[in-house]
Amino acid sequence: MTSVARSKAAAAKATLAVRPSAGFVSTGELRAISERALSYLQVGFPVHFRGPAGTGKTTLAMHVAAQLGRPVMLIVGDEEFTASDLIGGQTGYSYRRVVDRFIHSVVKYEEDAVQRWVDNRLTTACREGYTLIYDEFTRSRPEANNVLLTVLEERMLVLPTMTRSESYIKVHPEFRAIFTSNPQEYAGVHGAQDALSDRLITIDLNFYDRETEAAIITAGAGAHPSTALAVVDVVHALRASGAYSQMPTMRAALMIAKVLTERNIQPSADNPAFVTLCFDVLASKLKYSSDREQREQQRQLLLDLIRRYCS
Ligand SMILES: Nc1ncnc2c1ncn2[C@@H]1O[C@H](COP(=O)(O)OP(=O)(O)OP(=O)(O)O)[C@@H](O)[C@H]1O
Repeated sequence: MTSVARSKAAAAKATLAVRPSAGFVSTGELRAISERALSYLQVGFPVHFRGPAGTGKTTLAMHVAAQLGRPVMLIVGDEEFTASDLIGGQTGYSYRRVVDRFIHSVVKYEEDAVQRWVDNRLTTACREGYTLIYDEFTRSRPEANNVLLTVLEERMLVLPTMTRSESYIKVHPEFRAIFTSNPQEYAGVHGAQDALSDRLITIDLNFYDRETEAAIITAGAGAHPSTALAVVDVVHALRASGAYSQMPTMRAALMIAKVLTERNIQPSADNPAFVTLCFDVLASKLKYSSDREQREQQRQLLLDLIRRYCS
């Protein structure tokens, strides 16, 4: 197999198979956001979904990418990333040895070793015209992401010349990029450099409305719609109370609804199993206090919310 064929085979293995609306819940609010994002991508602009944890950014990115109909290349931001983690680098050598016996009594050997370059995900996506989803891209240090600037603007991927025959790749016309990130105040999140943010159309996401979240919980947990609504109401009320140090998100509601459904637990404030489950999932998100009385007050608040929405 030639090195180009090997590289294409590796590229195909690295892509994600995503299908439109495979389990994706779409309501009015979400449909409008998806359509806007898709239209910007089709014109050629990269889109950036930014919002708190658990607001559905990655799921939305996958859904929009699936509608573009191109293979998807996923990269997840990482503090340790350098540019080569995005574009590729040297991995080992390929050796060539020539034995010359032109004069039968003389054997002449020629050996040379050529460093072998292997494309990484960004290079493959640029070369093959894939849709890149760069999830949590601000968890990578800004300098690692600089390589994206010419990709998004001049549609050229500049490669380190000392390592390859070509010094840059012309980005495939069908290449598109979708970014997601948490707001900067999150731990481990860097501020995106202005030059990169300036190249993106950023759509800020927040938590969906009650009906959308309940529809997501119904689909994701296989829960009865009334169970999903009761659980979403408790999580929304805790979120509205502000009595948390870690924001309760859709994931908390999905956990509670999935356990209820799989273990056939009735979502009632009179059911100790249900109350215990809610405390196990939600109490750890409450503001920590060393004061015993304050902790008791917070537990009472959570119990009141459960009684208000699940009695
Ligand atoms: N529209 C949707 N349809 C179905 N499930 C969804 C939808 N949006 C979000 N979810 C579910 O909600 C959960 C959180 O979604 P997701 O992981 O996309 O959030 P996120 O904003 O990327 O979170 P984080 O910032 O923590 O990575 C996941 O379990 C996901 O399956």
